[in-house]
Amino acid sequence: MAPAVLQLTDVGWSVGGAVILDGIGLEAHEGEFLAFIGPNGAGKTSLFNLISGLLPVTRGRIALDGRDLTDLPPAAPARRGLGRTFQTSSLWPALTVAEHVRLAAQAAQGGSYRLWRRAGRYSEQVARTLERTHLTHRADTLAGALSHGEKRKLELALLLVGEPRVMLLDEPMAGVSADEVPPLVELIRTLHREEGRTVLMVEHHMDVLLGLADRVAVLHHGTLLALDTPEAVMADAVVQEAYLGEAL
Ligand SMILES: Nc1ncnc2c1ncn2[C@@H]1O[C@H](COP(=O)(O)OP(=O)(O)OP(=O)(O)O)[C@@H](O)[C@H]1O
Repeated sequence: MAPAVLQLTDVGWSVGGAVILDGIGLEAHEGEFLAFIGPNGAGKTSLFNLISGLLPVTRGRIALDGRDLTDLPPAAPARRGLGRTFQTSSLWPALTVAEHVRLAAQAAQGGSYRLWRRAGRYSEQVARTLERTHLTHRADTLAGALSHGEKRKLELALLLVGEPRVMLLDEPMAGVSADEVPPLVELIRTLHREEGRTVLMVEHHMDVLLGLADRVAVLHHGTLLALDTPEAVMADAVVQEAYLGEAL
């Protein structure tokens, strides 16, 4: 089996006396696609916040490539190739698609955020990134005028500029219309299978994960209820009960 990129050992997170996550233990392996599902409020985004170093664990240990995150500065996960997207869109409506990617390229190379300076220096990288995310025809479109699916692609483009080894995608299909889901799934599949990236993805719909995820972790009330293949998770009676008969 491929080596573990991420190791979570008895991870817990409490805030204001409330235990949000408790006793989470799992490993993600190099090149694996690990999905996270669970009812609203189960703790999926909180877990991503811990893994990406945005919040410190209040119990247990998270190791990236064998190094404990608590021993590393907050920016260390990103420097070690871990990148994430967020559940809600964080684009600037009045900037074009190409301008977004150029700013991300500047930031990835440690440059300052200046749209008007030395734009040409990044043009090849911008063009390549737009091509990879099928956004070339939208390069000069303002982000505010994009469809939800295109906004999600742009968010992936901004992530890809940093060439992350491990990608944490928090509900990349949220708000996307049904006809835009298949191309987005295909793009994520390419980033995983063809480019060999390790992917951790929060997703509410199991049908999206079939044929995409290697394993699915089910969170419920802040605990890990199940961790198995998508097919086994769908057939798990305990998981079905956690969803109270809702379609997975
Ligand atoms: N900073 C915080 N302070 C207090 N409670 C919080 C904080 N962050 C998250 N929570 C609570 O932790 C629980 C888990 O939230 P989280 O957003 O991680 O769940 P989720 O599984 O991602 O939900 P959803 O599917 O709705 O996005 C919720 O009850 C939420 O209200």
